[in-house]
Amino acid sequence: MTSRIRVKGERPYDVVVGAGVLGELPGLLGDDVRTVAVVHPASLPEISRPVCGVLEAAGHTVVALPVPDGERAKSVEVAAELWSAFGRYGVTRSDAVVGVGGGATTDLAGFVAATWLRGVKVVQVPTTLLGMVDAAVGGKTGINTPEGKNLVGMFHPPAGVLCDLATLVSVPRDDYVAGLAEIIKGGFIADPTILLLVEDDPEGARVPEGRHTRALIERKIQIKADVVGADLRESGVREILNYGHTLAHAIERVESYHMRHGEAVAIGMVYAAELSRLSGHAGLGLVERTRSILTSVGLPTAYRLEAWPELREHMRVDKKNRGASQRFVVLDDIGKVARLEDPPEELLEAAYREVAR
Ligand SMILES: NC(=O)c1ccc[n+]([C@@H]2O[C@H](COP(=O)([O-])OP(=O)(O)OC[C@H]3O[C@@H](n4cnc5c(N)ncnc54)[C@H](O)[C@@H]3O)[C@@H](O)[C@H]2O)c1
Ligand SMILES: O=C(O)C(=O)C[C@@H](O)[C@H](O)[C@H](O)COP(=O)(O)O
Ligand SMILES: [Zn+2]
Repeated sequence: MTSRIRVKGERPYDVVVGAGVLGELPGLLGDDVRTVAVVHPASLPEISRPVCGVLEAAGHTVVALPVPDGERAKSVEVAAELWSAFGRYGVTRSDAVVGVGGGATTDLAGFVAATWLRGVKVVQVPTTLLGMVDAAVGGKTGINTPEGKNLVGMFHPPAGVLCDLATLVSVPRDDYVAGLAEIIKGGFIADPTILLLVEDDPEGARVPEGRHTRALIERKIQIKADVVGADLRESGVREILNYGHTLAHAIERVESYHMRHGEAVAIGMVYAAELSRLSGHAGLGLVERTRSILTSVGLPTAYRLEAWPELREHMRVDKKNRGASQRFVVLDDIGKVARLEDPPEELLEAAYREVAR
């Protein structure tokens, strides 16, 4: 069965979900495109080759552009290599980029598409759980800099997103489970049914063939589609998708991006829940449920106590900040998102002590 989730906005597009749906790719690209630059991790030839094959069979001139694996691709150096390649191969405004891989690859592919010739079409083909339910949908593209995570980027919505569930079978277990963090985030901010489905079968949630896998994926994509369809540029409601990310990005920076994004988000959500509780927004129940659901699927919930001063410095560089004002996404309850502005330092530290215990 193939499903289509519509993302509204200035240029609406579909997220196509199904097993063995690669044949839908030419349709998502449209008729006007001649050359297609396929950006993919060098380590995944068995996944990028069929993508290139489908495009060639549809009559496109295909340029396969391998990039480093995972987060190492999200650098200005790799972006510059791709811009050079686009120049060499003559990628024009009527051509397109296809990003194939995990969220790191689709973030990079989206970014180079957004910046090349001031914006060419991109279609995303996410091949990890996290890429499907979060990174490839919504048009946030970007790279990391020494100062922090995703600090350089553009809002550049794709022309389509193709989630071939068949690709999930080869995703390493820890990477798959990391994607669950973003699904669980969706449960806390907007759709409590997600939490019930994970709690009903935590073991099943950890594998692509789980009883509720398809529902979890589609529900999370639907949340993302609804939110970014209403607020592409994060001037309001989109901030809810950043729940847990203030600490998460700081941890990733401290770990020099060697910790998986989803794992950092899991710890970040415990911090956000503790911040919600200690600031009087939410009750103890939120914190307990956060810890228990994350633990049940094997995600981390704690980080080193002594890292706090360094983490605190990195948290100051966050896109939600406005001038000297530091802003956090917290919960009043499950599905009820609130903002916390300039909380006292003692509160921020007290919440962290709970995470470090
Ligand atoms: N733009 C957004 O809105 C958004 C949202 C969430 C996360 N992100 C970003 O996404 C990134 C994390 O994405 P991720 O968790 O997919 O990590 P990732 O892209 O690093 O992929 C994880 C690993 O899985 C491998 N892989 C990918 N597909 C595979 C497959 N089908 N079979 C076997 N191996 C496969 C990759 O090569 C990599 O080694 C972070 O950079 C994060 O900042 C962006
Ligand atoms: O789509 C969004 O908006 C999100 O915040 C989703 C996050 O899961 C994602 O990690 C995003 O890349 C973080 O964005 P950033 O603006 O904080 O870098
Ligand atoms: Zn995220």
